[in-house]
Amino acid sequence: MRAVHFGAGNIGRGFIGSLLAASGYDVVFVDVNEQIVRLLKERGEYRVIVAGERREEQWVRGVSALNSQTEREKVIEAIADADLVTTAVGPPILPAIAPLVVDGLKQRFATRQKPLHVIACENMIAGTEALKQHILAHLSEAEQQLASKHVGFLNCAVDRIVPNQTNDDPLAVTVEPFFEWAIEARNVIGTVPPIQGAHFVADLGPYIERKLFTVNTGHALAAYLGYLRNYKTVQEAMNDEGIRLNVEQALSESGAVLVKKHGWDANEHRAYIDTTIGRFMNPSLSDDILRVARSPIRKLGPNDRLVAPATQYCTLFGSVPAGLAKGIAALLRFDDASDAEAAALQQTIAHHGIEGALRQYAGLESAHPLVAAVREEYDKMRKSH
Ligand SMILES: NC(=O)C1=CN([C@@H]2O[C@H](COP(=O)(O)OP(=O)(O)OC[C@H]3O[C@@H](n4cnc5c(N)ncnc54)[C@H](O)[C@@H]3O)[C@@H](O)[C@H]2O)C=CC1
Ligand SMILES: O=P(O)(O)OC[C@H]1O[C@](O)(CO)[C@@H](O)[C@@H]1O
Repeated sequence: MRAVHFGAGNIGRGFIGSLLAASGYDVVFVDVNEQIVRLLKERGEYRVIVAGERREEQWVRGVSALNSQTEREKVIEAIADADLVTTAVGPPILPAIAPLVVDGLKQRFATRQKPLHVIACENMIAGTEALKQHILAHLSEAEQQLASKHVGFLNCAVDRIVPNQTNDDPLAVTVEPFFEWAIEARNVIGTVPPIQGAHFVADLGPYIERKLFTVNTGHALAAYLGYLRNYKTVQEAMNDEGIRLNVEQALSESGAVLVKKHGWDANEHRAYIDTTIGRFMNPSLSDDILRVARSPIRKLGPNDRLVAPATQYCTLFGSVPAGLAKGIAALLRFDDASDAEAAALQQTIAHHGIEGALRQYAGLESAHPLVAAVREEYDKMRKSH
């Protein structure tokens, strides 16, 4: 079995590549980072360091790599022959990799009939569906029909905290022990691809919402509030009792939405929240606040980790979720100069105020009750930070 994986970064090497290799796939990483590509080619293996109460090392073997900029033809050939194409490149990069996948598919349609599954492992709702639309835009009608017969596009939710790496060995990757990979089975063609450690579910909706509106919501709160208090890591921020209580409050709010919407057992969801908070506090990891806070415009999106649970809370309960409103206000204060989206967000706020930014990026009209609550928190933060 062969898997072509786009993005040999933190989650690519530390999670997806490692599970695929353990499942018996020959994993071909595709990346634009020449150093990582060269080292993967030279060594064909790398180390995953699992940082829990005990430190455990695992070797991922039988891997290779290609540079998508300089080895286009080889990538196309690899896709033409693959059983699985996965990605972990970040949502904004999906349109950029689509043309290469398209060329691989075209070559494949001409020579092979076996099914291919495509899984985008990104922090977003319906990430694979988004990639599929970028791909279909480049295919003729006849090719689209072939794709619907032979290519299964599977949405998924991926969960493992893999911080920015500080190991001396550029290939070694430190990860947390916890992981969850839920893949939607509905578009499988033929048999489910064998992936050890992943679980196939009939409906991904509840899984991706649970993950995005708990792990990513809480993480975003910790990062944006931590940034305002000059902490450098999520672990430092979470050890600040005020921030931890804010995170807990926001997760109780998003949790109330999830429990009501999906009819879950409230105690089970509370246990999931507690596990998640424990993961944020893992003393064996050091997770840079700037990594978790990155791309605030994307994170302010109407379907993303803060605004989606907050607006759903307003609708379901008829009141404003104070903890989530605080998280959104803190996001609007995130002005790290090295983050292009933070700079663009601050420009928008300077020209159109936070109401303008909330309208433009979160789709919130000024009359929405959430806007007044965010404004109130934002003004308080402006005075104190
Ligand atoms: N790090 C984490 O804990 C988790 C990350 N994710 C998601 O996984 C995705 C990747 O995140 P990370 O691994 O943290 O980021 P990362 O920055 O460590 O890795 C991204 C990789 O994609 C590569 N890349 C960029 N443009 C490319 C292109 N055109 N073709 C091929 N490769 C390209 C980069 O060189 C880099 O190696 C994101 O969507 C993120 O939300 C999801 C769950 C956990
Ligand atoms: O990868 P994104 O969407 O920029 O957000 C960072 C978040 O993703 C994760 O890396 C994994 O879910 C979390 O550690 C963090 O909440």
